Amino acid sequence: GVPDLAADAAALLAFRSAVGRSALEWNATASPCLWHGVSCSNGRVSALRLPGAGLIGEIPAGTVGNLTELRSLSLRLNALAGSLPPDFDALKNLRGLFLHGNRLSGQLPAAVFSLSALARLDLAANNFSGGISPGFNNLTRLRVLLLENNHFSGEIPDINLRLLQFNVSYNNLSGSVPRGLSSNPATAFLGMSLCGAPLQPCRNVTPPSPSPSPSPSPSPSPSPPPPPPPSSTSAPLAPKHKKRSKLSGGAIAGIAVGSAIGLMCIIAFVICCSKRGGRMQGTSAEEAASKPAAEATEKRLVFLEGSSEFELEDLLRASAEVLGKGAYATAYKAVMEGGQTVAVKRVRDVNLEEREFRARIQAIGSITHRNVVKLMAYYFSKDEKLLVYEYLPGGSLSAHLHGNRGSGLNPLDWKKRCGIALAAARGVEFIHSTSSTASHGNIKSSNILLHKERVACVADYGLPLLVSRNTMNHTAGYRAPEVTDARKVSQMADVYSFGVLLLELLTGKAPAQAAQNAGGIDLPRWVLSIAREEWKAEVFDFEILGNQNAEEYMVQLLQLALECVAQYPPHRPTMSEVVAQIEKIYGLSFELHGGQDHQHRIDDTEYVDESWPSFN
Ligand SMILES: Nc1ncnc2c1ncn2[C@@H]1O[C@H](COP(=O)(O)OP(=O)(O)OP(=O)(O)O)[C@@H](O)[C@H]1O
Repeated sequence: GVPDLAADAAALLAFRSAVGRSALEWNATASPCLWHGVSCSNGRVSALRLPGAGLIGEIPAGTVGNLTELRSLSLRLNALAGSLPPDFDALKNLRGLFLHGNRLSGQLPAAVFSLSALARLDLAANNFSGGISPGFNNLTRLRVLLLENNHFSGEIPDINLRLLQFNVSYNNLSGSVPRGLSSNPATAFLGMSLCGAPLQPCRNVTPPSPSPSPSPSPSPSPSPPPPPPPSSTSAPLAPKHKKRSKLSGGAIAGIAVGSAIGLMCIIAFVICCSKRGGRMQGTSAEEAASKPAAEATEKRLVFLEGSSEFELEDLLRASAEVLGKGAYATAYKAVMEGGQTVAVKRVRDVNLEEREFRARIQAIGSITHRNVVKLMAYYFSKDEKLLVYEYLPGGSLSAHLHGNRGSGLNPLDWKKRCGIALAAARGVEFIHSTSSTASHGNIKSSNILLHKERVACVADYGLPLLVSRNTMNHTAGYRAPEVTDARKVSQMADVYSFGVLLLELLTGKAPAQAAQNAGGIDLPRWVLSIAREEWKAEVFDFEILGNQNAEEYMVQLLQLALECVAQYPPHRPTMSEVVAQIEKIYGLSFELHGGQDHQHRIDDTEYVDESWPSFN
């Protein structure tokens, strides 16, 4: 009969034993639904997400292919090798397959082209070879196809799908860009001598004509795209009847000053949508992606990979309060009736085309790490851009360090600060690990949010790339000297900002505050101006002093911070080096590991949080 959860558990166990111990962490008595990396829906395994989990070796046949209810499989950034097993064709419900950044090789098996529910396929940065198959046209729901940085060769077949994201850069492809793909940006075809729109016209070559394709709806021209294939899923978040309501001028003013509490931003959102007569509904990324471009202006909340979905109506009915106004957005806390709480950001000054906006959001939303605040969903219309994040209840590091002591926030002792430094460093390191050009761009203490279980998370990843303004002034104090545009921040500039953050943790001074107190010099300069013998008396925040044994390690962390804020970027450590150093300092300072094997033991705290500080 139909495989049950026990069969899913057996498949996961087989997968684990084949690809290494770190693959799945579980409590032997617990249901697989409670294992690390596993999500369930209706009592069956619906998602397996093990990005950066150290998986090594081949994906064994008869393991993941046996998880027949799987909707999302993310094994990004591991060291999986060999070819894809043919039993992938059993994954009939798979919507997202993310194998980016492994060592997988060989031709894509025919099984891939029978995954009829697939909406997002990311096979970038592997060693896949052979021709790109026209079989992709069978995947009529596919909206994201990422094949860059592989060894695919031959000509690109005409692919007549309504792809929102497509990339085949840095393969061994030749010939011309087929018409069905010519509306993609030139950056989708980098690193090869291809020709034809959007690249240089082909010389002495007949322009490509639409080739016969197995697509059920071949398009005679790239623009406008053909109508969508019918959606096979019933809309799980179907709109319910809504009343059009009017927002009073007073309420709008309330939002503007950020003082009024409860439902305002959400009501404004409803009004905005209602005025334009747009249909409102929540939807998953796959479903949103499966609509044609013409419908792209519809009012819809799009959920990203790995996010729990809720009704848009729940969000509309939520009570909301203003959390703060930053350089890019105003942030609200929204508590839904069921108790689920999210942070909603209304982003200002976004001048991106919808397609570009969606592409950048998909990249931001694909980041899933315990120390990075998860982007759950987004909403795009001409006048309104909303980002829905998980809500972190512990407040920002900035509020803890510099907030009013009567606000009920606990002071941060040395252990907590050291744990926050490590967690934040791991979050930034993970962002950097996703690509050689990926950077956060706005590391500062108000973007480090605290959490009971996960200690600290990095917020606002990618926001500088969404806005049209150069928000340089908002990063003053944290900005590396070489940065002239807040939208072009290198990984080394992130390291500089992180160094300032470490100085802030150690001194308890905000960079701007330090600048004022020290006659206009910035925090790194202020620290450097104080003789090393005076550090204990002058530099460290009195709240972390008192434990003489720890002072040696505080000095080590301060030295690391000063390395990070080196003026010349190549003199700064990488984030991986920063993480390794803080792990060492943390382990030695708290004698977690008897001074031995500290790195391994601290890595274990990724899953076991008892040794971490909490914020009750
Ligand atoms: N996901 C979240 N969970 C809990 N609180 C949040 C969340 N996101 C933001 N906040 C709170 O909202 C406040 C405003 O955030 P926002 O990111 O808009 O501005 P900022 O961090 O002060 O400045 P910038 O826009 O330059 O990053 C933050 O200080 C933070 O306390």
